[in-house]
Amino acid sequence: MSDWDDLGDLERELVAPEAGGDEQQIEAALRPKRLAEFIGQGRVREQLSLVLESALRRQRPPDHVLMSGSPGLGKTTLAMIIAAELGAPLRITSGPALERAGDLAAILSTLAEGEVLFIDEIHRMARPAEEMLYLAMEDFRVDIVVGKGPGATAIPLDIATFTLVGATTRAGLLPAPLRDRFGFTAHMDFYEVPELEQVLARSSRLLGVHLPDDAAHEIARRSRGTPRIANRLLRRVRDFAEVRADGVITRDLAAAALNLYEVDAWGLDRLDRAVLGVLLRKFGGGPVGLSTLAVAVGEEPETVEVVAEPFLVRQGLLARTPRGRVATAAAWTHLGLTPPPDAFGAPLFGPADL
Ligand SMILES: Nc1ncnc2c1ncn2[C@@H]1O[C@H](COP(=O)(O)OP(=O)(O)OP(=O)(O)O)[C@@H](O)[C@H]1O
Repeated sequence: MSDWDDLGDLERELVAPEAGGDEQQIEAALRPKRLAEFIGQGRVREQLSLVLESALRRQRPPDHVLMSGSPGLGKTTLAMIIAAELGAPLRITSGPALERAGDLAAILSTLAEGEVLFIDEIHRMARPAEEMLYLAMEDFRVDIVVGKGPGATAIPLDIATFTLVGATTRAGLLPAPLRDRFGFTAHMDFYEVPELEQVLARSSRLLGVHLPDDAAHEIARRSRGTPRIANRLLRRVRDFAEVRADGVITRDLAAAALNLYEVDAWGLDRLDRAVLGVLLRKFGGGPVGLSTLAVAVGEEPETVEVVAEPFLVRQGLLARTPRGRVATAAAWTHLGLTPPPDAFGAPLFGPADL
């Protein structure tokens, strides 16, 4: 199937009156629907297509799938694609919604045979629900506890054979018994610039926007390796072009629009620069602990750790060391600051998740 086979449907979704300017609806309409349309993540795509193909041949649901990676890299999209490729229904929930075992039992006990259950942010599921999931994943059974205290009894209930697709931005937080029950783990990496150019070419076509190659390159290289950001920046560039240039997008116009939205030439946004700025200006380049850094930029530690840091590490601007977060020489250069003379005197330890 070619990338554009379902273009007609998508275009209809995009121009439908209810789509209007609603960003979330546009984002949903831009999602690739089949594996062949999914751009980048070559290894994950190939591994997954084998898992799905062999399940289809055996006419059995595939192994449970765990996807890990930064926000916006396509985990939800892939979960939807898994269900579509299997021709199976999809149920979507998230870790924080599964506070009690009963929340999960209600879902598990009503799954259809072969259904795909997607649990986003699976690392945030409450403990009792997690324990119920172990049994469901392995034996397709749940124990419903009736009564309280010493008189309580567990009634086993068989459930449909299903495939769990879990997504997490923090694979390290998953307890080993849960991690081990997934037959296939997909590590989603940041996208390369040429891959993001393809994402942008596809999205601009769907949005009916003419995007020259050099403008696509300018947006792609500033998209933090993330398709969701590439699509969002494309919409901002389109708005800018409509208001200031009769809708005509050029490379210079894209650059001007992105500067206006405070996305710099490396793709760093305001939070990224705040983290680096504080690290350099307030803490002399570190080392400094995550929570101190987070308080200094006025964000939750998890936001700094999950949203800003992975990209800063990937760009070689920040290192996670056993002593804390440390700015690299490139960070000083990027912000146009001069490091103190002893900044790189002490050896850096290898990157570590603290
Ligand atoms: N490989 C891809 N090819 C084309 N577009 C993509 C791809 N991956 C993601 N996208 C686009 O990026 C957007 C975000 O993807 P998605 O919601 O699947 O990310 P996510 O990893 O689940 O993020 P989060 O964890 O924040 O929910 C989607 O609207 C989709 O259009």
